Amino acid sequence: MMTTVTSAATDHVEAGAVRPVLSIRDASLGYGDRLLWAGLDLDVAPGQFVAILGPNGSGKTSLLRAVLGTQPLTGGRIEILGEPVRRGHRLVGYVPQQHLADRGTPLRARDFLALGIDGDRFGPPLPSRGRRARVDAMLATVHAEAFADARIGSLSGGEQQRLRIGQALIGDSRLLLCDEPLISLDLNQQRSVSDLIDASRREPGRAVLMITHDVNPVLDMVDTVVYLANGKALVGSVDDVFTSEVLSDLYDTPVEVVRVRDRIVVVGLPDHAHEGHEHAPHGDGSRH
Ligand SMILES: Nc1ncnc2c1ncn2[C@@H]1O[C@H](COP(=O)(O)OP(=O)(O)OP(=O)(O)O)[C@@H](O)[C@H]1O
Repeated sequence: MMTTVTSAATDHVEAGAVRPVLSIRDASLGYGDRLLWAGLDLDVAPGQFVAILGPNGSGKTSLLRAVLGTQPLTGGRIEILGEPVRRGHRLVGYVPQQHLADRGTPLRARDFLALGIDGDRFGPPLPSRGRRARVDAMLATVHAEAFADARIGSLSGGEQQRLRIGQALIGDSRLLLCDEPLISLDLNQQRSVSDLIDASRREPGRAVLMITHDVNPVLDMVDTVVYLANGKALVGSVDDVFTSEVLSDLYDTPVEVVRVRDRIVVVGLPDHAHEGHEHAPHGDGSRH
C-alpha cells in the first residue's frame, strides 16, 4: 500500500497548474504471485528531482522500466505528458545502470552522443551540419569538449557517465530517468555527475527520476523521495520520509534516523534491507 507522507509533490503540480511530466496513478507491480509494491501515486512537475530509494529487490528498476513502457504494471496507469506510457517515447531519456565501455571500444565520445539523435526515429533525419551543431552543444553541456574525439573506452567512469547523460538528453527529453548513475564513481565524479543531472532538470519543462541507494550525495537537490520497501511505497519530501517514525512504520521494525553533519544515517534496518542500502547500514554513514 502506498502512503503519501506529504502532498508536496502534488501541491507543486496543482498550485502551478502545470501539466505533470509524469503521472502515476494507483500503480502496482509484481512478477507472478510476488507483488513488489502497490498503490503508488505520483505527479512529477517540470523542474522536479525525484529520488527512488529502497533496499535491493524492492522494485526500483522495475518502476523505471514501467515508466519506460518496457514493463507492464500489474495495476494502475502511468502517463507521460498526459499520454499513456509507451516504449521508446521520444521525450524520455534513460541512463541505465552503468557498465563501463571496454577499453578497446573504438567509438569516439562525439559519436556516442550522436547515437542519442539516431534514437529519435520519428523526426526527419537531421542534416549533418545540424547534427554536428547539436552534438557540439551537448558536448559543452556535459563538459566533455576536452575529450570529444577520445575513444570512450579510454575515459574514466565519471567521464563516461557524463556522456551517457548527454546521450539521454540530446533528443530533447523532458523526463530523464537514471538508474544508480553515481555508482562506482569517486566523490569528485559523483559531484560532477549529480551537478549535471541537477542542472538538466532546470532546463525548461524537464524533470528527473533517479534511483540511488544513498540519498546523501543528492540531499540538497532532491525535492521528492519515492521509498520502496516491504511491499509498500512512500512518497514525500526528504524531511517527511526520513524520520524514525515513518521508516519504522515502513519496515515494520524500529529504525532510527539521525542527522550527522548534514548526512542522513539510518540505524537498525532489517537484515534483508542492508545489502547495498547505504543510508548507513552500519550506523556510521562512512561508506559514502
Ligand atoms: N522480469 C522479471 N521477472 C521476474 N522477476 C523479476 C523480473 N525483473 C526483476 N525481477 C525481480 O523483482 C525484484 C525487484 O527487482 P528490481 O531490479 O526492480 O529491484 P531493485 O530495487 O532495482 O533492486 P537492486 O537495488 O538490487 O537493483 C527482484 O527480486 C528481481 O529479481
